[in-house]
Amino acid sequence: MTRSAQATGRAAQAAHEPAAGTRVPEVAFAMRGGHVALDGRRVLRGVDLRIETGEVVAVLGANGSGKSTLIRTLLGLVPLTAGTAELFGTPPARFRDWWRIGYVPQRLSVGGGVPATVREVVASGRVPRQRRLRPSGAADRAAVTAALESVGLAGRAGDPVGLLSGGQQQRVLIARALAGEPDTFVMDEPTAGVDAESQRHLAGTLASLVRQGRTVLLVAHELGPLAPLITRSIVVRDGVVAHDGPAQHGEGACHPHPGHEQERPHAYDVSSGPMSPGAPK
Ligand SMILES: Nc1ncnc2c1ncn2[C@@H]1O[C@H](COP(=O)(O)OP(=O)(O)OP(=O)(O)O)[C@@H](O)[C@H]1O
Repeated sequence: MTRSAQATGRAAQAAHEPAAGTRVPEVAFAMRGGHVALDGRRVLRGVDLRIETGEVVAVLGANGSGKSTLIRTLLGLVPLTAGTAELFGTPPARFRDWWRIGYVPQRLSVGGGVPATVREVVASGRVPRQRRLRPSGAADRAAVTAALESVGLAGRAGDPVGLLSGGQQQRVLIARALAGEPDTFVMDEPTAGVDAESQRHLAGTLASLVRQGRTVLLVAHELGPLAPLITRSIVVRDGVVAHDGPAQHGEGACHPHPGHEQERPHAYDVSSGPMSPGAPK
């Protein structure tokens, strides 16, 4: 190869290389031809999906369409009956970097009969970051405190979690995910049963995490104040991806995709985001 061809090649390569300090997106979640059957019922049917780091993706759809099953399968919590799935390029069964993922499950009873305090449940979010048998250190305690503050539950830290209301328990689960300081959040209806003020607070917390480049994959029926954060929406209908594309913001775009069936009235319109004068106080 001539020197000028080498120089041209280097210039072309440089044009494709990210500037210093720019993060190269990774594929956080991938599914190819994903099928899931539960109790003989076909719940997911041929799902193809690829979500890169830094995306903020909403999974939408009617009750029973397969949204929770989709994200649980991406996390390896539900086995595929056909097809493949990968977490950061690794099949979920072989994935080990669980500290990277903060999962907020749907309406879990966090009390579960275990007499744990709010702080203890939130502190369990640090476990994937801790080395075996290492006592929690100052960084762990600071992360737990910050997570409790960001969901407005610092004042309830010592209370048995079972004494909290459903919406407060949901906020405990969000705090548990935040405490692990993951780079990827997977949230199954994080705002279900959570009051409007706490929803706006969560939107603010997620907005700052998104600005830092964190990845968010969330299931939602009503996006409410989270809507302006969403960059892409995936609509699941009867186990198949019926729509996958950029989120639409603005007037009448409470659901990022207009094809999504609205089953309940929304708390307020997206066009009046959390900072707008139209948002409830
Ligand atoms: N463990 C299970 N065994 C059998 N069927 C299941 C199981 N989990 C879910 N299903 C069925 O799979 C379908 C999809 O359920 P999934 O929870 O994924 O829906 P969804 O879209 O998240 O619904 P929702 O909006 O109500 O939370 C439903 O018909 C449900 O009954």
